[in-house]
Amino acid sequence: DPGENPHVGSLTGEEIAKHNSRDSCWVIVHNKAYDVTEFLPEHPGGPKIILKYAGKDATEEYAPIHPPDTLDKFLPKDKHLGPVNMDTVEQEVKEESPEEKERQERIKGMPKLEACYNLMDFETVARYVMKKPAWAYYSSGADDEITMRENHSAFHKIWFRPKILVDVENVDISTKMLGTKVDIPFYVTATALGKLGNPEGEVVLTRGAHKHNVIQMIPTLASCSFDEIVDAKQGDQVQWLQLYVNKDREITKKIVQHAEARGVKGLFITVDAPQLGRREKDMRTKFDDTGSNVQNTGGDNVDRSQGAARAISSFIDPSLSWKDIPWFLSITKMPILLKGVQRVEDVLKAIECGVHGVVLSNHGGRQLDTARSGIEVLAEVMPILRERGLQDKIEIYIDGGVRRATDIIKAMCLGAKGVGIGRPFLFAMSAYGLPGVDRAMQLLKDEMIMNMRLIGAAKVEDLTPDMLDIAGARSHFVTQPEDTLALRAYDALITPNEMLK
Ligand SMILES: Cc1cc2c(cc1C)[n+](S(=O)(=O)[O-])c1c(=O)[nH]c(=O)nc-1n2C[C@H](O)[C@H](O)[C@H](O)COP(=O)(O)O
Repeated sequence: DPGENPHVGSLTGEEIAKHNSRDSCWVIVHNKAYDVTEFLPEHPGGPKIILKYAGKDATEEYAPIHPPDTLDKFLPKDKHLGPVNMDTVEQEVKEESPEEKERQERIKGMPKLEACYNLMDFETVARYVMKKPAWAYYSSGADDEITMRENHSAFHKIWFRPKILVDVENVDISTKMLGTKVDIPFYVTATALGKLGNPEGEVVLTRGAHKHNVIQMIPTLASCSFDEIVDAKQGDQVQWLQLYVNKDREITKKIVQHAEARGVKGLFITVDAPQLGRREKDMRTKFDDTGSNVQNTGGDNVDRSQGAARAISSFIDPSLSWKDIPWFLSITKMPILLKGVQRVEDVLKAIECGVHGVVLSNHGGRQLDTARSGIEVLAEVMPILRERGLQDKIEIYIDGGVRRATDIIKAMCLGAKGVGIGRPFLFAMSAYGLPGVDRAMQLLKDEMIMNMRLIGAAKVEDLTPDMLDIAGARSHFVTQPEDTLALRAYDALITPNEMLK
């Protein structure tokens, strides 16, 4: 009687363990068994990572990369074998590796949250307490990471021309983005695989965004399912969706219309990633993980040349082009913005084809290396839009390397509606969870109020181009004081032999 024995009808670990090969491969995920034999050659991450768990419980490896509803969505129902009596499953006793032991020691000695005074502090702490693959995935940029560094240092080439004797007793740092009132002109930008850094994943950012009344951009490649992230919002909290366009447009149409139905208030189509960039820190840590075998789905000569990035992005459509924009405008009423625009000619095209905005961005330096920073492109774009009377035709955002409120203020002075921030909130979440995200956002609010006072602006509308000297904005290699904060967090400081570990 099932009432007495709850495991009646459940599969046992012993039965599942018999299906542990390429010819018959069963795995356990979240206490249920699945026959993935036929799926092996189709797995974007290659078959090897699945075969590593053939006949076993794969949940721990599976959860950070795949939203919980992935198997329900993509594995045919007849391959769902049903519940497993987990008492009968031999749990592998994983010997804690020496690296993991060292990491646990570092976590014990990590700085208190109150010791973090700026967004770079979170990066410094995260580097020492995060698991290597997670740190590598979040911190990596493409190729030589020149653009990733330029994103941050570009702000140091723009100088303030502050006004004095302006009444700044009451400073209002709030603004509107796509019609939504927000406390401060930044949003949490889309960054994939939130559970690599924190077991709860992107919903931690949802909670932080709610607390500080800022907008969260939900990533297509989130670890949490889209619905989990939307369900985690509170009250009239606003979210946007970042979209990687699928080669199968029916899948994309379903995602977009479901997002609209769930109340998402903006669609940001990522246009700078027809293929994901080559992020060597990510690839390096994947070297000991068969999961990166994304190139050849058969042989054992694993080509580990793409890391986690490629494994999760093979569906992205490289044929996406301007001719597709009318279709997007026809399938949704949400405002549509292009994320990853990098030159004024494309901003003018975006206006022509009727989208509602752009994000001037190089994907955090994770795509085309030696692409210009968002703030530099903004300095190019806005004067031309003003010349043509187009500056109010669309909303312009930038992202990349924003680490201080002064970076936000520089973007606002040039004419941006706001900025996206990525890594800092990932590192804050990975090192300290929600309290870390909360503190990071509060630090930015405190800095913003102080710096608005010091520049002589009582509200964001008072931030104008004449408050900046952008003469240096276009110089790319100039001798600059060493950016010690960024360098301390930067991996380049580890010695070569550590690099090859
Ligand atoms: C840090 C990071 C950024 C990612 C990101 C993942 C991470 C870990 N991922 S990625 O896996 O494809 O590269 C995305 C993504 O899913 N979609 C996207 O549009 N931008 C993605 N971005 C870029 C992001 O939206 C911002 O453009 C970038 O993070 C801004 O730079 P900062 O991190 O310096 O703030």
